Amino acid sequence: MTTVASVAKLGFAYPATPVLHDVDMTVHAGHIHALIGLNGAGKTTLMRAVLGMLTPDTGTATLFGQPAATAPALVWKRVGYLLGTESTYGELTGRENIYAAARLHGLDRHAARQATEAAITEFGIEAEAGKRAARLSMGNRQRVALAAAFAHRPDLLVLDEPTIALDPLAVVALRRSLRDATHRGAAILVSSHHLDEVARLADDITVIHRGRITATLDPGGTDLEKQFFDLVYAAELEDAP
Ligand SMILES: Nc1ncnc2c1ncn2[C@@H]1O[C@H](COP(=O)(O)OP(=O)(O)OP(=O)(O)O)[C@@H](O)[C@H]1O
Repeated sequence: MTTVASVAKLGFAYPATPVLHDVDMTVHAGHIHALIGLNGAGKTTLMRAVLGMLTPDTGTATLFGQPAATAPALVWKRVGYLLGTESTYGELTGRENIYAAARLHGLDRHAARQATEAAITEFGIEAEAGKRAARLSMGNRQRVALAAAFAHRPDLLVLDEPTIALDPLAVVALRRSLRDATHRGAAILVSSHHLDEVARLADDITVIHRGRITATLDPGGTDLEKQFFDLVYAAELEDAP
């Protein structure tokens, strides 16, 4: 298995708020790696660490074999991500958002135009693509942001709760896009609260609780929800005074 992104012994605290403790995680090429945990467990923070957006206090984060915090442009061209809900420029149309993302990831004008139209079709946003992002519904803005993350066909996608505002049709389309991406060898790190979706899609599952990795679960295992809550309960008992 080829490692695309990894963190080792990673620790991180916001001022006065310790968040991540001794985290080890590896994301492999061709795999969908789901990160699950309760609200505030540290999923987004860990994804930001994977993307080199914050400097770990201890340990390391590595992207394509290079330290994430100092990775060169060549590495970033291979990465697409969606973090948080405000991932579009409101003044730009959907199409312009996707084109800008493709250009920023190194595609020339011609390739970026082609990639933009292909992503618009892939995410079914033909009717929305000409409108300013600020005027789109939350779900359609999210579809534009997803199209922008996928357009340059990255080798690593980091997606923080990508289905949060999507309707069931869009969820099905995203599922197909995720699978297509892994079939061409991309690695995907995705956080989700939808355990049934995770069980259906993920190749690897990491559970994070209060900033610690408590387990890796088998997606083929029975009743992911029960496994998850048993783990959380056990971790709570361990932490209890
Ligand atoms: N910018 C920040 N400054 C200070 N503390 C922060 C900041 N961002 C997050 N935190 C804290 O870090 C902890 C982990 O937050 P994080 O957003 O990583 O959790 P999460 O697992 O993604 O949660 P959710 O499922 O609710 O999105 C929380 O206690 C949160 O309050």
